Amino acid sequence: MFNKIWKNKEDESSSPLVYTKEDILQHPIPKHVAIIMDGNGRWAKKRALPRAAGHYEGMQVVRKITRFANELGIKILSLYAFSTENWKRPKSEVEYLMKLPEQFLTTFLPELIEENVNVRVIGNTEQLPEHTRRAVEKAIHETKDNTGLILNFALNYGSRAEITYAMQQIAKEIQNGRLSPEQITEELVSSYLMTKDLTDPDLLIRTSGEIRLSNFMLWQLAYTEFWFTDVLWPDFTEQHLLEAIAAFQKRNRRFGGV
Ligand SMILES: Cc1cc(N2CCCCCC2)n2ncc(-c3ccc(F)cc3)c2n1
Repeated sequence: MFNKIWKNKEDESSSPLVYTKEDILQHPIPKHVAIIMDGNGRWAKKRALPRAAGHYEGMQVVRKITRFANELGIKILSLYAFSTENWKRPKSEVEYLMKLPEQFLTTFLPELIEENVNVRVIGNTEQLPEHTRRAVEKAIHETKDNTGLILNFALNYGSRAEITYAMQQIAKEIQNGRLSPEQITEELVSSYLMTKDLTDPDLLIRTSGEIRLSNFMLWQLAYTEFWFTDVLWPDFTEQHLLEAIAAFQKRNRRFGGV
């Protein structure tokens, strides 16, 4: 029963409702959807494949869900692609992961441009390999004037590092007299974060059954609706996105009010 409250649990006993795009478009669509794309290694392990196969399959789902999110009229799609903690993985896996941005963009950037998608990245890109950083910077530049879906990749991103850096910057401004402590408001703090040009996520989706934030957008998720599912990211489909949005639409959102 508890699981039923916290997350969508796809198993033999549950017979999930089928939602259509038309159903979902009857009600307000979340402006900003954030996704922790988990379960790629487990997907591969279940098939006795190398972990890289799960990451590769997961990348195909990124393209599919990006296209569908744009179709639905979602304005911002934030995807947790690589966390500051992921450097602890085996060297070979990190090297493979650091090639995926380039592979994704080489294959899909023309389609993203065609679909008016605006590619953004949050995270410490200075620490990325040169080839990864170059590919990402090229995509950001080539899509900077696009006005459609903002596709925001969190790459070498960690929320605590982001907040700590913001505090350091604010402290320097106070030290040099450009800011006073009284001027530190929630809005000011938000303006020092990497997401300063984005509205906070309205809906957070996390796949693979884990129920935690893993150092993702800790400040920005203060009023976000969470939707957890046991589905592994490589198995995530448009229908799962529709289910998550339907759940979002059913909840009364009060932002702390009554
Ligand atoms: C490190 C990494 C891993 C990665 N995975 C595929 C999706 C599942 C999660 C882990 C593996 N994907 N998928 C797309 C990107 C990407 C990142 C930046 C960018 F500008 C364009 C594409 C990516 N980056």
